[in-house]
Amino acid sequence: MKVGARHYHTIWLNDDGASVDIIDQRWLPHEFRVVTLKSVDDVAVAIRDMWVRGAPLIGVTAAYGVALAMAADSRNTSLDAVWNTLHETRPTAINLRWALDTMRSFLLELPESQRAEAAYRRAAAIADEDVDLNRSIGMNGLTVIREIAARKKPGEPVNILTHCNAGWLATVDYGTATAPIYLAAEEGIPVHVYVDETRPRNQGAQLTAWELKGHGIPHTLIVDNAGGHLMQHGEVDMVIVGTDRTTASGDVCNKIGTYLKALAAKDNNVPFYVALPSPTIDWTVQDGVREIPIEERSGDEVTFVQGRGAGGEIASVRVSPEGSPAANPAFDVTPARLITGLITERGIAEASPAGLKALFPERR
Ligand SMILES: CSC[C@H]1O[C@H](OP(=O)(O)O)[C@H](O)[C@@H]1O
Repeated sequence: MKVGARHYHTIWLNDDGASVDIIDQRWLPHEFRVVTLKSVDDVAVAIRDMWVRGAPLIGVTAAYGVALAMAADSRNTSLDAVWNTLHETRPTAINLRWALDTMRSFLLELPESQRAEAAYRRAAAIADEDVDLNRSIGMNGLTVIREIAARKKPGEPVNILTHCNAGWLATVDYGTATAPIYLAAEEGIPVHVYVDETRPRNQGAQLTAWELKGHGIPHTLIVDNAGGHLMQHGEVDMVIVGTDRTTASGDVCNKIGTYLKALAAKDNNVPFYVALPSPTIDWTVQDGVREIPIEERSGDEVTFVQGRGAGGEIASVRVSPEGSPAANPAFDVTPARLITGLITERGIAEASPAGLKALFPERR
């Protein structure tokens, strides 16, 4: 998407046909930095330390990690080693395992001599597919925004609340939750987005606000705990979020705090939508609360906050007493009963086994 006058994806293969460039999202919104990944270890650090983040982008980055591994050593042992190395970087987003499994099963069918080139081709195809999936999600989500806009007074914006960053920075392009927003704006539908800051990593404040500002989308940054209040006062027409793993029964695992937004939405009859590409569906899991592994990240992400100082330097400052322990579960699970609809590339599904199988009959 647009960064100034230039169009970017979040990840791309360099002209050397081997190394991969990414936008290092740790420094946004203050600095736009591009870094080059040249090895599996580079990819592992980039995923684990959230240089790149967001379920679809994690999957694409891992796919290129497999290609880097094959370029160095295309034996089966190398394929298994890169699978293990990257799989353990972050446990919750299913796209990581999906991409690793997809790459490994594809490459095992090939002779070692063909694997490196084929791996780069397949990783690029997964990246391109992500863009297409997100564009389709945008078109399907746009129908919901159009329906709400039709009930508003002329010129009145559709007020949308989103949590964390499920924008183009969480994918290769377009985003999932933001795709319908970008398409609505392109169609001239007035929209306004309430952006949850999304503690502790502040993906909303640092990434979603930066994205929306870059595209001229009206938005208001709010603290995570303000969403329920705004819904009580009729300020929110719909909620749309992303997901890191959605179960076959329609439960949604997403950034910590999503569940609380869904409870507030239910209590105030605000439609609560989840946007997702089908690789984010884990068809092997039914009960999200009991079965989805929730990443526990460092307490330092809670006790320190990063920002830009008066002198322009980017720094982290402590916000709690020395020695006060912090818990940092990075995700929670929203039960299907709280979800109005799952916006996929094939259409909008009811959050239920039947709803998902209706859109994905091959999964019956
Ligand atoms: C389109 S998936 C975006 C999803 O990923 C984020 O998690 P993280 O930033 O920790 O990778 C968050 O849960 C978003 O909703």
